[in-house]
Amino acid sequence: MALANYKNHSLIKGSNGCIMRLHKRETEIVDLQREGNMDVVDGRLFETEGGKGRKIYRAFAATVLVSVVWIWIYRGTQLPPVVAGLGSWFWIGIFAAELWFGLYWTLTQSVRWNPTHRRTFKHKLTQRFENELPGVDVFVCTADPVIEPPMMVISTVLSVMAYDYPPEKLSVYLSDDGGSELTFYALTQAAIFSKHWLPYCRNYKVEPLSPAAYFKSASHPSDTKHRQYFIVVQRLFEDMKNRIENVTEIGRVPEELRLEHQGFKEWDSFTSPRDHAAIVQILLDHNHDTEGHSLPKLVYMAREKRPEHFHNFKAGAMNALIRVSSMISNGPIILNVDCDMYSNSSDTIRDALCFFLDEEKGHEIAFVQYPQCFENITKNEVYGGSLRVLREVDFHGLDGVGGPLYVGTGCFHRRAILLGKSFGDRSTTDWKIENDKDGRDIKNIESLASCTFESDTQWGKEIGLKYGCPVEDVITGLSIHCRGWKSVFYNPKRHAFLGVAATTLDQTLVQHKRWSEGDLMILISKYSPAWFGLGRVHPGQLMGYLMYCLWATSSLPTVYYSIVPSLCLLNGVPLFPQVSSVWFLPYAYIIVSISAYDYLEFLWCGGTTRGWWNDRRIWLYKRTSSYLFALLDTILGSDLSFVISSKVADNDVHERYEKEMMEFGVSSPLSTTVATLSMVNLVCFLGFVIKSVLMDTRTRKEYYETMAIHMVLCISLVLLNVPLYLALFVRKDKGKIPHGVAIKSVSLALFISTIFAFL
Ligand SMILES: O=c1ccn([C@@H]2O[C@H](COP(=O)(O)OP(=O)(O)O[C@H]3O[C@H](CO)[C@@H](O)[C@H](O)[C@H]3O)[C@@H](O)[C@H]2O)c(=O)[nH]1
Ligand SMILES: [Mn+2]
Repeated sequence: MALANYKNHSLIKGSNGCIMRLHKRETEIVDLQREGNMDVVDGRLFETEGGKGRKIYRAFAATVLVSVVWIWIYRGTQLPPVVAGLGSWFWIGIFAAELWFGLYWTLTQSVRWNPTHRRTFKHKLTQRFENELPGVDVFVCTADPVIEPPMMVISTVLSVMAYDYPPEKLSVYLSDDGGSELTFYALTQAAIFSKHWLPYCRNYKVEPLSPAAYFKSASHPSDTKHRQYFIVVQRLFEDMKNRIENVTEIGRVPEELRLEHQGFKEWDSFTSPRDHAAIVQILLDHNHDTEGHSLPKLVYMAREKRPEHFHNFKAGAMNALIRVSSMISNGPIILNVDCDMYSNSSDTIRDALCFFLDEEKGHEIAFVQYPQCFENITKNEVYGGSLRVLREVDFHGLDGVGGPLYVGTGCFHRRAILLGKSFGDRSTTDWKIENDKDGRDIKNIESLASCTFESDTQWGKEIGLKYGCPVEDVITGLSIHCRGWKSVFYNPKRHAFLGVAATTLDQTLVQHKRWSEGDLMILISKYSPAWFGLGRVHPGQLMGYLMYCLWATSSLPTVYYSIVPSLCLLNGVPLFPQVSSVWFLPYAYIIVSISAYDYLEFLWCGGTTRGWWNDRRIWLYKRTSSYLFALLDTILGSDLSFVISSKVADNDVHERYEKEMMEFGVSSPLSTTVATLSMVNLVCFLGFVIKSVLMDTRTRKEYYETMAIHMVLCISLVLLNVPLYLALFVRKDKGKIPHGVAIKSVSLALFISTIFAFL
């Protein structure tokens, strides 16, 4: 293969003798191409495609925009009908809310303007780079053996060990922020079981790669040899599962089992999960499976924890992993998954590499984000947990304007970029930093996971994942985008990762509070898309970031819009144009077309009609509680916290989840707020019914005419809240709204509406 420089371009002769001109690119990639027997003629390792129906969508968006502006003009030019008194304040409030909604809607267009889809060509990757594939380090994070059971954690670990990828180039690290010997015990068992599981996956190409998920759904294979193998591996799996679950149940590792692995000695001096020294144990290193093939490296790490040192949650764990792994495998590509997100497809690493190794675009790509998908989503997703629209719309849209956010799990990064390498900086070559240090000193490595290692360094600031924000993922991704890199969203048909979605309302609301609070903190941080991102990232991407960063602030207009029109219905103060007015038209158009569009989009994303209705409810609940509390907490400057989502549920909670009954159960300020607001609407609705019954026909007609939009809003809210009223007044099971919350919300709602009636 001949290579000559021609000004800024390289002439590369492909294996079939054809000469192509290639753009100037990073030298290391050219080197790689020279070494990997490349065929330049159709060199691309991936393909990008625009979404269909973009023109139609844009035309539709234009009509909505016209209506939005029309409404603004209405508010700007028409005097409030109730010129004196509080009525005009309500009118101004509504105007402010409508201004907000219009502007926010404009932001959401950024992710609908240019949807982008990707396709990879793995066979070309194999042809060209099979002997040159980079080392890949997989980081799995866990933090609590009770709500993240060790059995679940090691199923995830085993699933990422079983990728279709050269095992000598694959290393798996488990970070255990719970510092739990139960998790460590489970990992030692996983190391043993992997010797059977990996060859089984390799020989029979089974999927999913998580043994727990596989054996849950797989039936006995028909092929005799396969069946025998299946039975053996299944028995080994069940035995391991029993051993691990026994240990988790008694909550400690019995003495005789501790003798099986010298690593348990580390727990001799252990005081508590919040106060212990760093532990690093290499469980597999140059080991072989039952068929003599290499196994990936397997490493356990519990970073040092001391009460006087703040540990920075997952970001702290990731940064310790980056350092520890650099001394063990130092793979130039890092995959990060949460402990519940097991690998569901063996192709995932190779797919991701098609982006990084692509000769034309690969050098600009910092990370490849896969969607978050969940194993436990019920058909009509009561808590909107599938994040369907985010996955099928938002992220494809972002991919067209510079790339998706980093969302913490299912994401491949280039190590060098996580370490702070800026775009265009060629000082370190991405692919050649691999080094496999033998004879390493484990105490040395442990010192990299100590509390003090980061003092007076740039870790958490310019190096590694960023600290100080409960969405370390989003802020880190943003800072990477701001340095000029792009990211890629890859959403293959077969879900690459499957995790556990929240199974109660409270969990859902708490999780969204953390996310929206974190995103708001980004807005007011140094990395704010509003000022730092300006001019650094694509304007569409900037709008996309703003869309999430403004979640928390969107709570105020939503709360306002979901109660004030209803209350005004009660005392007959009109805030909207009446049916006969031309100003009524844009409202009617927006209400009808936006609801219809939203519904169709949800169906198009694979959802059901009920699922959409549920999604609307949870949309409202998140905005009026999680986001509101996130906003208040940020304003009041509360301490940084990270409430870990539980990945297990009690049997009866789980049963109700499967039946799609909303789980209230616990009493919390979040659920009290949700219940109060829905009660306000019920009271207003009842008041409205009584009022209209008492009216004579002519007055009633007039009342309906002037209050039409109020009625639509109030009735929709009441219908949306039906499951909540049932949980409040009818249900008898443990998932119903607890008495305390019921009493508080009903009395608050009565209080608010009474005050209002007398205003
Ligand atoms: O101190 C901590 C807290 C959490 N975790 C791990 O972080 C992951 C995510 O925590 P989880 O409670 O499951 O939060 P989610 O809201 O489901 O996580 C999403 O949002 C987080 C940011 O809020 C990201 O860190 C996650 O990667 C992303 O999947 C889990 O594996 C935890 O074990 C730690 O390692 N240390
Ligand atoms: Mn999670």
